[in-house]
Formats: sequence, structure tokens, C-alpha cells
Amino acid sequence: MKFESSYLQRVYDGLESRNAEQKEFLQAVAEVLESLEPVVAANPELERWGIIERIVEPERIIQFRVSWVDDNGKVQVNRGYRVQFNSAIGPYKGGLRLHPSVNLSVIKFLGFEQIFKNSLTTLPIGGGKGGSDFDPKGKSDMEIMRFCQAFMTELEKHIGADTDVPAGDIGVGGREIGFMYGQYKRLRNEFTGVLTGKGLTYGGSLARTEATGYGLCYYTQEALKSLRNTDFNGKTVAVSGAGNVAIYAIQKAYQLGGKPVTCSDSTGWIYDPEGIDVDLLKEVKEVKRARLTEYAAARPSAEYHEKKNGEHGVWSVKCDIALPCATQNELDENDAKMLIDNGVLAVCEGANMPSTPAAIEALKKAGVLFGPAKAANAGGVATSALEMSQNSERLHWTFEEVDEKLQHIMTGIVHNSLDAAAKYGLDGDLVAGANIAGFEKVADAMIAQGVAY
Ligand SMILES: NC(=O)C1=CN([C@@H]2O[C@H](COP(=O)(O)OP(=O)(O)OC[C@H]3O[C@@H](n4cnc5c(N)ncnc54)[C@H](O)[C@@H]3O)[C@@H](O)[C@H]2O)C=CC1
Ligand SMILES: O=C(O)CCC(=O)C(=O)O
Repeated sequence: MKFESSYLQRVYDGLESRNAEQKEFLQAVAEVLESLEPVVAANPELERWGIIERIVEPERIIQFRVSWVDDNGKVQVNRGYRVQFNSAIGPYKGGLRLHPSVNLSVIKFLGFEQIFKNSLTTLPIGGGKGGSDFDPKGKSDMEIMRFCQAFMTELEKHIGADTDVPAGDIGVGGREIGFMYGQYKRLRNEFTGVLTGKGLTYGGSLARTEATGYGLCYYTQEALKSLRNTDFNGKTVAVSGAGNVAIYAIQKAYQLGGKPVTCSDSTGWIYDPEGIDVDLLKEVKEVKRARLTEYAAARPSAEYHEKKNGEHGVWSVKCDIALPCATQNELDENDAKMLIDNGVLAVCEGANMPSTPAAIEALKKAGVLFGPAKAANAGGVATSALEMSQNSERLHWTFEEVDEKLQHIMTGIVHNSLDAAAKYGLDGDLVAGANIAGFEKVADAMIAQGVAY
């Protein structure tokens, strides 16, 4: 990775040599630092205060053993993580991921992205992320509960409503948050807003379930309006994933006049030319926790395709708007070329870092509107921060109040990103704008607080 600034080059080279095996983390850092070239050139005090070398190094990494008992009475062992990356603007905040692919590189990339995303929301939340290589697939409810309790038995020592507030991510939804919350309460004897994404009967916020997918569509709508003078109306939408983010992105895309025609899981994908049936998708994924073959079996208009390596999957379908909502690096350069050849207008990221650097370059070069994850999917964590506010005042807001605040935050992110990009002569660049706007607030707070971490 080559930088114009010798300061950025030195910091990145040092980071790379110390973390050579952490590919996802280095990828996330490289993308942010590239955007910061003009900021570093214009602000020499960043180097004097060591801001870049501090911001790429987590304040604290916690790694722990999670031992739990399966349904056969056999002890199983997993590895747990919490990376408390940056607390300059608020308590650490970010989700927990349960997936066999979880390792320190994945959690560090997610925690690093979270710093800038959380800053973009304009709310007082720092950056953190955690999880485990535990695989929830095929586990009974009781196994999930015993794992979550074991995980929280260690995590409890490091978190708190004013210290670090975890939430869901891949493999962690309402069921898992409930089990973890119950265990935290049992250990601490405290009823407090230590997790977000809680159930509505015990302190959760209305609209948190919908927030990431809805927020993604609000962001996309505003970016389309500002940069292309158009909107979702009458557009064909390709969505990947079939989890929390994908489901509610599909639902909101319909409400805004679009037609979502695809979704996917780790084993295959659906093309439904009549439009995805959201109620059926929710039944298959949220209630039955089944594979998409069940969707296809119940829906005559749907085509089911097995996932095959090297094929484009949902990105082979002709669409106007593409919303990757599954996982990191799921949209590569070949997929981007396919989308471009099919005339895509906009790609906005619901998942974290779903597009490879080469894909982003190809899309931007072809003039496709590109909305980066840390801006486009910030609606989830923003609404988590609204859940924290409601917990602090021990009140509940209506769905409409929360949704209105979410819309305001997402449209604000588009405009703050465009303003930050324009300040450095990068008009219309939503990637640079998001990185710069997110960074500037955190850097200011770090300088104001002296050499605290
Ligand atoms: N849940 C939230 O509030 C937020 C989630 N995100 C990101 O959105 C993405 C999806 O998360 P959720 O919908 O919450 O998770 P989820 O667990 O509800 O669903 C995950 C989806 O991704 C698919 N998936 C996971 N790993 C995959 C793989 N290796 N290959 C293909 N498909 C895979 C799953 O089949 C499923 O459809 C993740 O990147 C997550 O970090 C970002 C912001 C907030
Ligand atoms: O709601 C939260 O605190 C976390 C959401 C999250 O993990 C993310 O934004 O990637």
C-alpha cells in the first residue's frame, strides 16, 4: 500500500509488519488512511499528537476461553473476543458476532470501522466489537443459552452501561441478546442498559430490529436524490443476505417504491422476478431459522440457485440498485464489472466491508453511486444509541418517534459526508467524505483529551 504522506506510510508499514496476518483489519485501515491524505497534509498537529498511530491501535483487546456444555453433556470450548477500540467520544459501542469465521482480524476490522461509523451518527458512542468462533447453526435453543451465559460470564467483567455496550451482529439477534442480558443481570444484580437490541418487554427500543435495513434505504434514497436526482421509485433492487439487515432493507425498498428481486444465504440464492415475499422470507429465516430452499419450495415464482464458487450469485441479476447485506468481501471486482455491464446506478453497503477494494475502484471509475458501509449501515448503531437514551431516562418512545430520528440521522450522514468531501475538493465522493467526517470528530476529541490512551 503506497501513501503520498510519509507519516501515513510510516504508520501503515509499522501496523502491517506487526499484524501481517490480519488481512481484513489491514484492508479496513488502508481504505480509511487513503481518504485521510488531504486531512493529514492540511493538519500537521495530527502527527504531533500521534493521532493516526493511536487510532489504528485498540485501546484494549480482551480474548477469553468460553467453555459450555452441549446437549450430549460434552464440554465444548470456543474463543471469545471484545476489542475496545476507541472511547474518545463515548462508551465503546458495537455488536457481537457469532460465526465460525470469527478471529482477531475480523473483530479488529469491525471495531475499527465502528469508530468512524459511530462518530458519523453524531451520537456520543465510541467504537468496539466482539464475538466468538462459536457456530450457532444447528444448535438447540438450550445450547445457544448455555453458550451465551458462558460468554457473558467473562464479558460481564469488561462492560457496563457507561463503559461498553454490546449489541447484535451476524448470529446474534433477539434470542441471544436476551440470554446474555439475563446472565448479566444475574451476575451483577443490576437492571441496566448494558446491551442494545433487547426485547421490547425489558428495555428494547421500537424500530431497532428494522433500523439497519431501513436506515440503509433512507441513506440510499437521500444519496440518489442529492447526487442523481432520482429515487427508489420503479427501480429493481438486488439484495444479498437473508438476515436482519437484508430482510428490513427489502421491506423498506418496497415501501419506497422499489422492487427487490433477490436474497441469499451461505448455501444459495433466490431470484424472484415477481419480487421477494418479505413475510415468507421472515417466516423461513426469523421463525424457522431454515435454508432458502424452503422459501423456493413455498413460492412458485422463485428460482433457487446453489452457491458456487466463482459465480456472481445475486450480482448476476440485472438491477438498478445493489444492496450487499451479507458479509465482508462478498462483492468482488468481477461482480462489480457484472453490475456495471448490467447498468447499475447505485451500490450501497448494508453489510460491513462487503465490497473488495478492487470492486470499489471499478464502481467509482464507472460513475456508479457508491455508499460505503460505515455511512450506509450506521442506522443500526444509531438506533442502539437511541435505545441507550431511552434506557437512561427510563422511558419508551413510539415507533414513529424513533423512525423519524433515524431518517434524520441517515439523511444527515449523506450531507455531512458530502460537505466533508467538498472541503477537500473531493466533491461527490461518499467514501472519502464518510471517512473524513467520521475521523475529524474523533481526532478533535482525542486532541482535546490529551494523551489519554
Ligand atoms: N444487525 C445489525 O444491526 C447490523 C449488521 N451489520 C452487518 O450486516 C451484515 C449482516 O448482518 P445481520 O443481518 O445482522 O446478520 P444475520 O445473522 O441476521 O444474517 C447474516 C446474513 O449473512 C449471511 N452470511 C453470513 N456469513 C456468510 C458467508 N460467509 N457467506 C454468505 N452469506 C453469509 C447469512 O446467511 C445471513 O443471511 C454483517 O456484515 C453485519 O456486520 C451492520 C450494521 C448493523
Ligand atoms: O447496534 C450496535 O451497537 C452495533 C451494530 C453493529 O454491530 C454495526 O454497526 O456493525
